[in-house]
Amino acid sequence: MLDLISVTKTYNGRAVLAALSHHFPSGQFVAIMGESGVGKSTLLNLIAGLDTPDSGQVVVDGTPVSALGDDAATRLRRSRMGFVFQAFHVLPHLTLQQNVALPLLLNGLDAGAALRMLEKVGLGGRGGDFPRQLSGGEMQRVAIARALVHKPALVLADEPTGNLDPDTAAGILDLLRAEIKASGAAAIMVTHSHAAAEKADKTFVLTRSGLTLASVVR
Ligand SMILES: Nc1ncnc2c1ncn2[C@@H]1O[C@H](COP(=O)(O)OP(=O)(O)OP(=O)(O)O)[C@@H](O)[C@H]1O
Repeated sequence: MLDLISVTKTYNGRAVLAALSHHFPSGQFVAIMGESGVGKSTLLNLIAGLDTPDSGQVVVDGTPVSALGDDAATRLRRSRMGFVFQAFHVLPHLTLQQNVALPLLLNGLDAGAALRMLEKVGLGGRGGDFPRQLSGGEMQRVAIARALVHKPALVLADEPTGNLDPDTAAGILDLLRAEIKASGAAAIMVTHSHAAAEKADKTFVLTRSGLTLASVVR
């Protein structure tokens, strides 16, 4: 589903990612851990096409993202990817239903799936509420609903349960996992939390020498 082919990214003369190659298959939920500053967010941004590698290729579903222009990269991101990122946070002036419907409308799809998705994440009946009326855990459930509602082939999550208490975090990750498994998407979650990583199928550690398999849970 996703291939990294000798991806290199350098900042200020320092190679953050050096000739990184990896294959991420559909249907697999992968966690990526690693020391602060090692390049995990950089990697997610490159995969999302929000940044471009200095050399090498990011290939999503056979399409080299890095070779696309801005408009085509945006279209690919909208249609094939779902994000649980801080930067893609729930929009405060839209209701929950409108927030979750956004990816559907942007892709010309029927917005009806938004309410069904809210029900799936345990927020049925709250579609008319605004984000300020939600707890942190509920907000993350909305973010997950919005990331998955258009059935993306690739789900990218950056610390999806960063600010949540352990029980709420576990519930959110179970939900994320269930939805990913039901849709068959490939999913990559960057996290510092070992408890979060245990919800993934496999955990890799990113170091200067690349991605190393740390554990296989399932
Ligand atoms: N736009 C940028 N300009 C210059 N340097 C950058 C830029 N973005 C990232 N870096 C540098 O690249 C390195 C990797 O950063 P990145 O945010 O990917 O790390 P990370 O593994 O996600 O860290 P953390 O776990 O702390 O979030 C850091 O040294 C950072 O300072």
